[in-house]
Amino acid sequence: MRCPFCDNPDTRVLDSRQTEDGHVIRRRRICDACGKRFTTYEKAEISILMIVKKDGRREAFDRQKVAGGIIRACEKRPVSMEEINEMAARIERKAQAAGRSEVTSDYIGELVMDELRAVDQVAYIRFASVYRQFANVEKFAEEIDKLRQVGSARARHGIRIAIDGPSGAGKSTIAKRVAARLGFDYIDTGAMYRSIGLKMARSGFFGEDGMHGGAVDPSREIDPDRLSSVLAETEIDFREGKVYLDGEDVESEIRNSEISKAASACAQIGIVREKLVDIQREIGSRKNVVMDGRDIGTNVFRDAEYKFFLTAAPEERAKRRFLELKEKGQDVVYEDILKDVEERDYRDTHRELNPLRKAEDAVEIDSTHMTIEEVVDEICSRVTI
Ligand SMILES: Nc1ncnc2c1ncn2[C@@H]1O[C@H](COP(=O)(O)OP(=O)(O)O)[C@@H](O)[C@H]1O
Ligand SMILES: Nc1ccn([C@H]2C[C@H](O)[C@@H](COP(=O)(O)OP(=O)(O)O)O2)c(=O)n1
Repeated sequence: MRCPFCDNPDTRVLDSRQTEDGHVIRRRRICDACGKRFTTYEKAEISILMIVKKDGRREAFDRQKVAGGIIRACEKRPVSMEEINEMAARIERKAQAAGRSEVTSDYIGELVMDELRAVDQVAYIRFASVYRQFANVEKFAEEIDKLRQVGSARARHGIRIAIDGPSGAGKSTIAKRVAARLGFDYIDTGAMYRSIGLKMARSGFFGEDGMHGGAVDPSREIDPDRLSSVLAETEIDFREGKVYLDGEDVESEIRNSEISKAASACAQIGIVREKLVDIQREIGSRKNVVMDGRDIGTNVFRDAEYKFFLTAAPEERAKRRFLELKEKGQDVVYEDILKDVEERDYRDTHRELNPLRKAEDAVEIDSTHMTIEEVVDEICSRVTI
């Protein structure tokens, strides 16, 4: 590389180091002709990310601008330039990880708030007051109350975000992304019912001919003592986003329509629900979680810090499931899936035990005409951590 001082065509690398968690290589160089030293940075070139502003104008993402906003919010606060640069770098990576060629300036604003909230709450309030255009002191008080409330929840047990809704509304897709963005654990309670469904099927509870369409009331046919002893020796846990049944990774085996029916049927059995709700509460008592299911906001965590009820029209949900299964190479018919979705909606909302319903204090989001990213943005914009 040419020397920037004397224009000598060659310079030497003295030292190479990784920075920004290995996303950038920093090199110290020396020019043997003039003896001056300088630093260069090497990073992957990713196509330019465009920012759509509130007035509809577009401009290229500029990390310096993001850092500038953070510097203003952090004036006279104990936040170093190194921390500020790291925040700006993380924001750029998160915005690029969304995989889109353009994102809104609002989305960048939310990412800045997520970073500031974790680093310095005074800087966070300053930034929020400008970005969310607080009109009066009440808005400041409200935001500070939220910080306090969530701070004490964090100290007591962790923050719990509950996402309930019918099949195919996008709960697991959205919950996974919200958890990744906030750095929370994602707990898929449907996968727990599916795992029990699999265990019951393997243990012969549903008979030779399978699930009887899944429409029967299984509690009438199932020997409760035998089920109790099977449940007593059943272990379910999550590791790196995958569900384990008695130590076996069953993540792929539980994602088919037969196990969907088994899960929906066993979710009607009291002792199954008791066991799973105990495990869910225990997990939520020791870490920050995003938990999705049918009864999280109404039963498992009635006092969850945040509750969302995610819905979409049945036809849209069936279309999503159809595309998903087809992509996986399964031979599926749209009409069958729609029928399955409607039947499961009926069973989930009409069962006696903890039926699917919106908690009174849950925020309802209809995702029929929303993209995945829009739903994630909507949820994250309401969450203070
Ligand atoms: N807003 C959305 N727009 C388009 N597709 C979506 C949306 N939300 C989810 N999907 C897709 O719909 C399918 C079902 O979503 P999933 O998260 O499994 O729903 P749930 O957990 O509520 O049953 C997945 O293939 C997912 O990628
Ligand atoms: N908290 C929960 C989670 C799932 N269930 C039941 C309801 C569903 O029919 C099955 C499977 O749930 P899952 O969320 O995996 O199903 P979908 O992905 O929405 O099709 O379990 C429940 O009763 N309570």
